[in-house]
Formats: sequence, C-alpha cells, structure tokens
Amino acid sequence: MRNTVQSVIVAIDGPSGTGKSSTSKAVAAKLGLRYLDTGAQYRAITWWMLSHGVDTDDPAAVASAAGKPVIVSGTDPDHPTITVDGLDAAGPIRTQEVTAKVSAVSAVPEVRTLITDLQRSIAAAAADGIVVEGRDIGTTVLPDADLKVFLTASPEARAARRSGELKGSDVTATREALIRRDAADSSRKTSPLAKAGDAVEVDTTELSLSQVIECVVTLVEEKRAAG
Ligand SMILES: Nc1ncnc2c1ncn2[C@@H]1O[C@H](COP(=O)(O)OP(=O)(O)O)[C@@H](O)[C@H]1O
Ligand SMILES: Nc1ccn([C@H]2C[C@H](O)[C@@H](COP(=O)(O)OP(=O)(O)O)O2)c(=O)n1
Repeated sequence: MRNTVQSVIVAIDGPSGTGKSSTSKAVAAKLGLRYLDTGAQYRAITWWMLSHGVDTDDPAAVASAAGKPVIVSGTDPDHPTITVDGLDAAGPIRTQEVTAKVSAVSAVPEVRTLITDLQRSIAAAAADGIVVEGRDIGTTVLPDADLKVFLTASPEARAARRSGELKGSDVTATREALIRRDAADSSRKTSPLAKAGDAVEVDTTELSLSQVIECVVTLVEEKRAAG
C-alpha cells in the first residue's frame, strides 16, 4: 500500500461567478497543492496593454506587444500573487476598465500561446500538484489533468454573487455584462470557454461555497484512491 501523497493536477473551468477562484484556492489549501488563477494572467496582460497605450481593440497591435510584459504568478493558495514587470498587479487587474477589455485581449492567438506556455511551465514545476482554474484548462492547457471539473450556475446566481463583491453595483447591469463576457469567451476561435468531454460538471446554483469545496475535495480524493 502506497503511503506517499501522489502529485495531482486539477483543472477547474467555467464561466464567471461560478465559484472557480474561491473553490480552487480552498481545495488547494486543504490538499496541500499549489494554485493558479489563469484569469489573473489574462487580466495582467490586459492591464499592461492599457497602461502602455496599446489599442486593445486592434488584434495586430496586441499580438505584436504580447511578448513584452513579464508576468509572474505566485502559487501559494493562502497568498496568491501576480506581478507584471515586477509591479504588484493584484489591485489594478480587478478594475472595470480591465474587465471590459480582457475578453478582446485574451482572444488574440499570440496572447493565448504565450500565456498557455507560461501556465504549462508553472504546472510542470508544481511537484506536489496544483489546482489550475480558468476557461480552457481541461480542453487546451492541461488536457491530461488527473481531474477536470466544470462549474456552472444560473446567470442570476452568478450576477448576485458578483454584485455582492462590487459594492453598490446594479445586479441587472452586472448580469448583462457577465453574459456578454461569457458569450465573447465562448465564441472566440482559439481555445474558447468549453467543458472538456471528460470533465465532471457541478451546478453550484443551489450549493453553498463549502458544499462545492467538499464536492471537489471528494472528487480529488476519489481520483487519488483510484490512481
Ligand atoms: N456556491 C456559492 N454560493 C454563494 N456564493 C459563492 C459560491 N461560490 C462562490 N461564491 C461567491 O461568489 C463570488 C464569485 O466567486 P469566484 O470564486 O470569484 O468565481 P469565479 O472565479 O468563477 O469568477 C465570490 O464572492 C464568492 O465568495
Ligand atoms: N483560462 C482562461 C482564463 C481567463 N480567460 C479570460 C476570459 C475571462 O473573461 C477573463 C478574466 O478571467 P477571470 O477568471 O479573472 O474572470 P472572472 O473572475 O470570472 O471575472 O480572462 C481566458 O480566456 N482563459
């Protein structure tokens, strides 16, 4: 009987507000795994483009600048960090301006190739395993992940959760912005938001965050026991 803990790679995908970040961080912390927020990386490159005067609606301009910023992600689930050219980007990447432009920037194939390579190297370096969350992790970035989870929730539940975070924001406007971003992310040509054929789908609409965390922890433990 094996008594060492196996390394495990977990891919968690789904639309905005389904609970990917909160679930992934908690699962990684509970199981002693690293954690990577890939959305933060796409937000970081978008922030760099905006602060360097690149027209984010011009895919050719975005493509030619894509290799310039140096993005570094810290993978401690209790203290995830992100820097761009050595600057702490955790705050600036969450502005409305970045949120409004991130889908256009992340649809550019040159951006995806660079960020995908970065994500694969971070996952490969995580000796004890990692939880990676995003939109295309199970389908494109880590197709051989040990466990793939696809989180969903009704647009109403997702908008209510997001508005709870953005104090004073209007739920209807948040819901519409969220649906627009999901549509853009799902319809782009290169690695769109999609459920991998072998992913376990979990509808979180009626579940509390702790129930979702428990569910994913159980799925990881089942995989480990089977492997
Ligand atoms: N099952 C849930 N029930 C209620 N609130 C949740 C649930 N999952 C996540 N949340 C809350 O919803 C918000 C968005 O969650 P987050 O993990 O950032 O989603 P995502 O990464 O998919 O966009 C956070 O404030 C989080 O605490
Ligand atoms: N693996 C990923 C992760 C995010 N993206 C893009 C598409 C998303 O709208 C943005 C922002 O992702 P993020 O996970 O930060 O978004 P939310 O937390 O849901 O607001 O990045 C992507 O294209 N591929």
